[in-house]
Amino acid sequence: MTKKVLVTEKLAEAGLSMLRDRGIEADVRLKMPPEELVAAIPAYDGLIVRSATKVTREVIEAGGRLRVIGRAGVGVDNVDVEAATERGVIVCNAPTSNIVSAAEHTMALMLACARNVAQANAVVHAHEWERGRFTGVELYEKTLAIFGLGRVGGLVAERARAFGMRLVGYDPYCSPERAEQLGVALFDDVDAVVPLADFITVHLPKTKETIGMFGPDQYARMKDGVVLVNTARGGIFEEKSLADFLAAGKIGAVGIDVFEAEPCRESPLHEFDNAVLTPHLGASTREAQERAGVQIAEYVAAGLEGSIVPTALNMAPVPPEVMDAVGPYVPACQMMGSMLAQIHGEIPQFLKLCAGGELAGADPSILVAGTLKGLLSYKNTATVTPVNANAVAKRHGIKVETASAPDAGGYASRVSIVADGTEVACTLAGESQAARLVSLLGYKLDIAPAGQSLVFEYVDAPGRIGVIGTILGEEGINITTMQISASPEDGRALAYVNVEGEVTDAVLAKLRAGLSDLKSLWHVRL
Ligand SMILES: NC(=O)C1=CN([C@@H]2O[C@H](COP(=O)(O)OP(=O)(O)OC[C@H]3O[C@@H](n4cnc5c(N)ncnc54)[C@H](O)[C@@H]3O)[C@@H](O)[C@H]2O)C=CC1
Ligand SMILES: O=C(O)CCC(=O)C(=O)O
Repeated sequence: MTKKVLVTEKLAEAGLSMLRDRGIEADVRLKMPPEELVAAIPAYDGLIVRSATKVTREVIEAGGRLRVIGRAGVGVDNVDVEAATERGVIVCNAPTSNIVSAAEHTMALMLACARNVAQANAVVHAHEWERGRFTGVELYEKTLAIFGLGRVGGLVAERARAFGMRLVGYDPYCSPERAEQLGVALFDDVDAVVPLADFITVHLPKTKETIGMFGPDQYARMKDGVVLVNTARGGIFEEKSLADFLAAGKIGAVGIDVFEAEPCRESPLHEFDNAVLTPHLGASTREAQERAGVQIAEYVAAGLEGSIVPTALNMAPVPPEVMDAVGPYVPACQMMGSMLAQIHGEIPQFLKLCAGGELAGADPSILVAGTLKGLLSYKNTATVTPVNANAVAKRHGIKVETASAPDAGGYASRVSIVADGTEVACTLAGESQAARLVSLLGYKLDIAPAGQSLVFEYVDAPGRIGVIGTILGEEGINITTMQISASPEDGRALAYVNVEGEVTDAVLAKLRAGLSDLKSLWHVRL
């Protein structure tokens, strides 16, 4: 089935073309009200947004087919990442696409505030000529405090240094080496930095810690006439008290690109000439939008194609060498998971996966995810992807253990899985790397499982296979391939029979009645 991606905000044409070139249908539907998005999402495998679309739990839960949510930019605070993770939906972003634009917009706001650009512009447009009111200050030799020394904060530091500013900063996750490299004197206390600065800029994510990080207590400690800039997220500077401190003249000017509520048509900041306000334009350059569109299209397509998504935020990216080694075994593990679900009959409490031979030592996590997907999807109880495999296993009370062994039972590589004592193992064979079943319930086999199989375990004696063949023949069921494996120690045997035709309950009952000493018969559909 053709994969479909819904794009709810303006995306660069190059990004849309890339999706379409990869056979993915891309529907652009701008300005969708929330209820329309909930109604539309069930038809889509992917969703691409910028910052305006709220991807809520309700949207994610309505998206039964949804596999990837792509954010064409940095911040994912408009996406319920927790809900996506629970549903196995990858959330990814384009984290480097717009950082230069955001850093340049920061400098634009800082300079506009320092030199009264917006106010002077308004006066000249009003056909007036006034200079005295607009005397500004230089950035040169002023102290800039940077909160958040990540990608944008780092670029702002570089640019501010070029203006001859002194740099101080706060970011508990920034190493002293990086701070030194950026030329920033690092502090470990917000309140220690605040009184030092002539200019303050924030480059923080929106989190419980950062929202309201600056309020009346911090504003009161700042230097008189300080300039504050926010191109990160609204609410880091608490807006209402910010307006009070602007009104009191304590804060000299503010440059604000992001607001507590967006779109922002009503803010206490509107009444101040010395508040330079832009409508979330930090990433709005041709270059950033081109990059964001192309990058996110690439990552969303990769997610839908089952490839690595390097910027996935809710799963560790699988390195190419791991993918090369274990990736081909994922469909085999999914098949074995489904087989175990049908043979074991219940969701197991304990699952052990062992990667052998050339796979020994490779990270088995995507194999576990594949197995769980087969195991649980057969029971139709959950959507499992590498994103939520661990969480799903935990929710179902399945304890998962992994191991590796240098020996692969004579094969170059092999994966064996045991679910509460029920064992199955596969290798890959031929150019197509098709799965071959090499062990089931402890019986050695070598057979490619077909879409439909009958698995018989019986007391070994002459004539058993004849009975199976006769009954299936009478019922118009064709045997395509079969393998028999005997266990001399306990006198039992297992026959794995790939079949074509309709295997009804009546056929199964006839087989059970016709085969004396039958221990078990399973009808496996893969
Ligand atoms: N206005 C716009 O259009 C744009 C806004 N942004 C926003 O800018 C912000 C920064 O983006 P990036 O630099 O790319 O993010 P980043 O993740 O590279 O950097 C964030 C930094 O904040 C630090 N941090 C996190 N929690 C902190 C805390 N409680 N206290 C102090 N530091 C903390 C982290 O250690 C990290 O170094 C984000 O909110 C992003 O969404 C980014 C691009 C465009
Ligand atoms: O997509 C946009 O215009 C907003 C960019 C932004 O805020 C971000 O990337 O975090």
